[in-house]
Amino acid sequence: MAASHIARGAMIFRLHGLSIHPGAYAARTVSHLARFSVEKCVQNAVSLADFPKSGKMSFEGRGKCLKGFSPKQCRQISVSALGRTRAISTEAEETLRTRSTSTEEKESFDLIISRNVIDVLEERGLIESTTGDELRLHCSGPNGSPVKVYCGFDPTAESLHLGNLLGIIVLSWFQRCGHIPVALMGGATARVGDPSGKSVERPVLSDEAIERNLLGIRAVLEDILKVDRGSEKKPGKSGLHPPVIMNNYDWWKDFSLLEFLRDVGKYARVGTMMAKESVKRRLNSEEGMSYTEFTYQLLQGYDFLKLFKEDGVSVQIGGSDQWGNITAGTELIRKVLQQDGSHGLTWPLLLKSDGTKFGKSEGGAVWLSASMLSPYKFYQYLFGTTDADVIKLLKVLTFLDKEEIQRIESAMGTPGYVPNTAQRRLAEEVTRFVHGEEGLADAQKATDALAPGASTKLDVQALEAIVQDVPSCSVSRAEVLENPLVDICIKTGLLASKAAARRLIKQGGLYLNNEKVTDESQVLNTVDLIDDRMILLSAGKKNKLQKHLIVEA
Ligand SMILES: Nc1ncnc2c1ncn2[C@@H]1O[C@H](COP(=O)(O)OP(=O)(O)OP(=O)(O)O)[C@@H](O)[C@H]1O
Ligand SMILES: N[C@@H](Cc1ccc(O)cc1)C(=O)O
Repeated sequence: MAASHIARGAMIFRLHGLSIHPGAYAARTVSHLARFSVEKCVQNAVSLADFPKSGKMSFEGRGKCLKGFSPKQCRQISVSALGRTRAISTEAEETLRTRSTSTEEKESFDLIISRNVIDVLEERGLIESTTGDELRLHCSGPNGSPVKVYCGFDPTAESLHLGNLLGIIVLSWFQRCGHIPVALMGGATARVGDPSGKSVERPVLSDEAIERNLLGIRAVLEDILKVDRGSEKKPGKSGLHPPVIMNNYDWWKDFSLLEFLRDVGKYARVGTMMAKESVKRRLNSEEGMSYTEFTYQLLQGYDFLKLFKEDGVSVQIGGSDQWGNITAGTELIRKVLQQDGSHGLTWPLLLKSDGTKFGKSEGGAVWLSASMLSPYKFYQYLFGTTDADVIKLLKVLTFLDKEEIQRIESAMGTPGYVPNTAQRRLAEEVTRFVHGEEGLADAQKATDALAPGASTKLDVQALEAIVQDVPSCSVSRAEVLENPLVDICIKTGLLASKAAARRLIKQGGLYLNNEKVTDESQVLNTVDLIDDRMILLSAGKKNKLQKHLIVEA
């Protein structure tokens, strides 16, 4: 890693910009970089993972990564590695730099250079705007002290969705670079309704709906941001700061109107408020804007002020539609507290192939909660990404390192490339991040069961596991047994006409229980019924755009 990447005082252990995770995970991460033997990676990873809170063990004996340093320097660096304190001194940093002369020590040095989170986000296309260059500096010192960064989510649905996942991912990048993520649930702001990016006013939500939504999104946030998930990672040893989850209703519920007008309204200039994109757009529309919606930016602005003053949160992040609200916060902090030091960052909105934003208002949301969209469907959605979009999505939605994404991209252009390899990787990585190993395994099992010609034996258990995810219908035995498959396809609504069914069979696109149908006059026999009661009909191209139907007879 070039010296220019070395941020003074930010000596957190990093494996080429990736946070260190215990055990095999880190080993795998580093071995991907092909610079270390797997054995050495395991040693390093284990020594990092096992490093006790007391800071008594030096890396010298275990991971061999800090040869030639005094125990005190090792301890300083080691402790900072786990994010407990950032006690690395300038002197130790300098020593590290000058002493890293041999190849092995150079490699070792790479292991302890932290990446600035802003560089990481920039590299991955996750920055649309920031409030200024000072943010980069702010995230790298002094002495690498962790920054508290917050992202807000209004509980306007029972789950977050794929667009919101970017917020979780950016929080997670901050976390992986040694900072403290704060997820703020907008229990109060959801009662007001953010006009940003909205052409019509949001409907008012009942208190019960907001409570239900809060429970739902808290579960999603806790689940995904949980630091020590997965069998490979032992609890409490990841060295990452655990996320803080808050609800702004906790401070707004006792805030009286008079207090608000005195403590917040007094400092807000109407001209500045009117100049915000979210307001300007609505004022020019026929519908206009309610006073309630107009005040939204001050609520979010005050949240930042409160979190800055009382909780030490100095950075707010959000999608690009949040720019006006975020700057409302930095402006308030400057006016009320007469202080600089608050920062904002936005990322570009994730758009669907038709150019509309991934969201919930627009319909067809890709939910993150398994109870609203099964891991299988979530996986399939990502698997269905086009070749044109897949690399960009690998950059913004996964934590795969840059080199690995580059390798995938280069492979895509070669003759030996197996179609959808990049999509499969994307689906695996994102499903694992959102639904954990178990969710991924469920998604893969269902994918296998539904793959035409799959080796997975289709039995009733396999079908029952996917019945939620696949359209199904019931027909009488008489309607299917001894009937031509072509007729059954129409009766069950799988296909629109006999001609379409025949065409599909000719193209090799119709499957009965995952086996290709080749004979246009094939009839359904008792032996075709799985467990004497179910069949799976599939139509479409292999791997993609499959339409399935489970028929119970
Ligand atoms: N498609 C998207 N791409 C990137 N970020 C998004 C996307 N959709 C929402 N976000 C971000 O997620 C955070 C929470 O957003 P919000 O609650 O407004 O989501 P939403 O579901 O899009 O709302 P709605 O669809 O009702 O407008 C914000 O920072 C917002 O910018
Ligand atoms: N306004 C944000 C949610 C939010 C709420 C309160 C905050 O303090 C910050 C962000 C949104 O709708 O996406």
